[in-house]
Amino acid sequence: MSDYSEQIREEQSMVDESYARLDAIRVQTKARLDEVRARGAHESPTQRSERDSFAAMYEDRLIQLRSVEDRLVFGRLDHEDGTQHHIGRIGLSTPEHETILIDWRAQAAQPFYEATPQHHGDIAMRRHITLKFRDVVSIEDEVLNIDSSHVTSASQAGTLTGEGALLASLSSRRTGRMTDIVATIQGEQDRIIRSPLNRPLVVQGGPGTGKTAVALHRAAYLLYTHRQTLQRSGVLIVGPSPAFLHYIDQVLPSLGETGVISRTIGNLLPGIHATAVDDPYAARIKGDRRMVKAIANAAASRIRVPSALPVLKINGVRVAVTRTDIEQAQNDARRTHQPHNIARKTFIKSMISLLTVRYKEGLDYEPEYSEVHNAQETLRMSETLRKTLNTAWLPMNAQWLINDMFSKPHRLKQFAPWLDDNQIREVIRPTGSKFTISDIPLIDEALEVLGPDPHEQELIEARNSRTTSDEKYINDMMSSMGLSGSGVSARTVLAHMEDTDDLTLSERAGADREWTYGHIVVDEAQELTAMDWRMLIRRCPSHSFTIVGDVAQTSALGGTHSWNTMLDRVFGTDAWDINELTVDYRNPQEVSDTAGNFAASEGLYISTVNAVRTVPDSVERKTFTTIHSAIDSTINHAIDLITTYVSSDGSGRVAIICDTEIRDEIDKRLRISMRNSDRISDAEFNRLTSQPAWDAQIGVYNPTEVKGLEFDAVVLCEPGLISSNSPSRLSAAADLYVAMTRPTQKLVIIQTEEDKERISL
Ligand SMILES: Nc1ncnc2c1ncn2[C@@H]1O[C@H](COP(=O)(O)OP(=O)(O)OP(=O)(O)O)[C@@H](O)[C@H]1O
Repeated sequence: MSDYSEQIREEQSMVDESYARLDAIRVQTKARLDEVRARGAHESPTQRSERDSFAAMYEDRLIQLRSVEDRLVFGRLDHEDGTQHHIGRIGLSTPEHETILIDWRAQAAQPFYEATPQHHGDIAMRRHITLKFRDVVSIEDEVLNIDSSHVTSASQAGTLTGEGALLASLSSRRTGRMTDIVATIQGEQDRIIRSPLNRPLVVQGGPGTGKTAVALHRAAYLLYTHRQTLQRSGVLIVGPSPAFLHYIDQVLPSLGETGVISRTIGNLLPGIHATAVDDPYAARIKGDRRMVKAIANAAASRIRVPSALPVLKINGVRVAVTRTDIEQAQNDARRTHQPHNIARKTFIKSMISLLTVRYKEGLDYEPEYSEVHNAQETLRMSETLRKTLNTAWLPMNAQWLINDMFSKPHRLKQFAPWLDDNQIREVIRPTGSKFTISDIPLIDEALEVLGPDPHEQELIEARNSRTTSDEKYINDMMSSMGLSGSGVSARTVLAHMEDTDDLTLSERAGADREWTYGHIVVDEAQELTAMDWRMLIRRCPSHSFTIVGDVAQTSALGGTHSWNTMLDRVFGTDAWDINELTVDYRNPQEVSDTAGNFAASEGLYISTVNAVRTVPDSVERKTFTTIHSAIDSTINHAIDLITTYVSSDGSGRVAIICDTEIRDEIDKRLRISMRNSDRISDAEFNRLTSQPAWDAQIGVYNPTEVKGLEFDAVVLCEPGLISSNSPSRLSAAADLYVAMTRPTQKLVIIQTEEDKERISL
């Protein structure tokens, strides 16, 4: 076998060639961008529009080329016939079109992740290459066909299993940002990443099995493989909290994919940003599918026959507004099957024509057209008629309807007769209260039922008619300049003038409630309620979904404990696929076992997981007689862990997880102890306590706040308190299961004797 350092040198020269090519393409792209930007301001609208699209294209490409700097090359495949291919973050070739590097998403790269000694096809060997900046620091070979003559080139150093790169990445300090796993994607993960686009795919797996990582790499894979489709419609990522979205937001850019839009349920509707959280019982009531009926009932209740019907005087003629006419006009409007506010226009039109008939009946002659027209105008201007018609068919906006529904107990009872008095009390609130996250899908549902806000609609119509006349002006102007037929539309010119074409796809998608995405990734999907799902389905009628979650981690009362129960209703029976991940990459075996045993003893349905690492003494338990001493110990442990794991270079994360009831007190006492500790310098104290919450290297959290996140070390304080303050034993167990499975290195569980009576971990 050839010498290890010789092989490092060989790989270094290949890596140098790749970076040299990357640099050359960057310089070339930058030069093209500068050239396009420098083109004169005297160009025709067509040329300007063309220039702008080229500039946008070069800008995107430059961003992509810059984002792949880190670990550009990470693998090599050796074929039986002696050919070799290097695998990297992007594909690169020489100016003569000879391949230098294969994009990890290309089909030719698939064996790098999926080939096994049993199924290796024509691959004899796989090599993992580790870089530090642009230098090769190690290589590791995995022989797939021991009989191949080419394996003599396998390096002797490193293991022959490819575990080295994986374990090094798993044991590294956490940075508060998820990193990509492109160099070490495992076979079972890769098969999910490369699944077809068009069927909903559920990825179920225990904590730390890489569900989030897989979902993000799948998004990158789909964007690469179906670029035409997805570039136009976009990809939406839905996560459980802004902190989680912040945690994952570097992954796709590091894979060269920008422009994916990420949202929580609370900010999925343009113009409303809900952060308030309902009580768990209220959230469950609001997430129930029957709220569809309640909203439909609430809207329908605003279509009625007013108790007092006026008699109008039109040009001296008495015109009575009758129940029969109102009912007929309402039926006309209902038959359109349009949303409430749009159907209302038919109702009004119908009423005006029925009242015109009544007016004519009051005359003893056949009126001229002008008189009829005049009578209709008078009807339209009548304040009395306007009030009557509003009572008969009330124009409403969605927020008003939801606010109204939850502020009047008797009305809610009428719309949702299945709710008992206690449940009504749970959700009732003063009128004008802030919207909660659970209100957002209800507002979305109401928007569907009602259609656009009538006031906004008027503004849009006014704007559209302005746009039409502006377009006509531009068309006239273009034809007088001889530019008709130049290929550029008046609308494009107008968009340039109004700067609206500067919006990126994700900005346009995010601002448009009716935008439909080409693919949606849903993370922590087990927490979503039936109403959340309705909102998401509207945004992706093609049902192209990647849904990742763990039904053992469900803490929302309205969430799902069975994918079948929830998703059969959403997509239809047999209309979605499920895949399971089984390897825990995050937790040491000891932590994984402790958490798994606890979850199973509490009756949670847990997926089987095998952890890839063991870390002796990674679980520690302490018991105290008083809560005061338990909190003291929590803080002392946290300080120990800070000194062990937290570095001043920003790496290393420690979390204390406890119930909200004691969080503030722990936080306050932690700060005091950190300031007084002689193991934390003043400078370090100031640095740690001035970090923004999202980037904090030490933090105190409740279990909900750490969903999907990970830390080097976790101190779980007084878990029984979390359990007794939880809405159900099952949701407490799920919360504690989440809390216990956050650390990559160390879990400390601190309880009082009393707490141990409540729950035993
Ligand atoms: N193939 C891999 N190579 C390297 N690291 C990996 C791999 N798969 C997963 N990881 C790492 O394991 C950790 C857990 O992954 P991830 O957060 O995606 O798990 P999860 O299943 O979503 O967990 P949870 O259900 O607890 O939210 C992350 O640090 C991730 O980068």
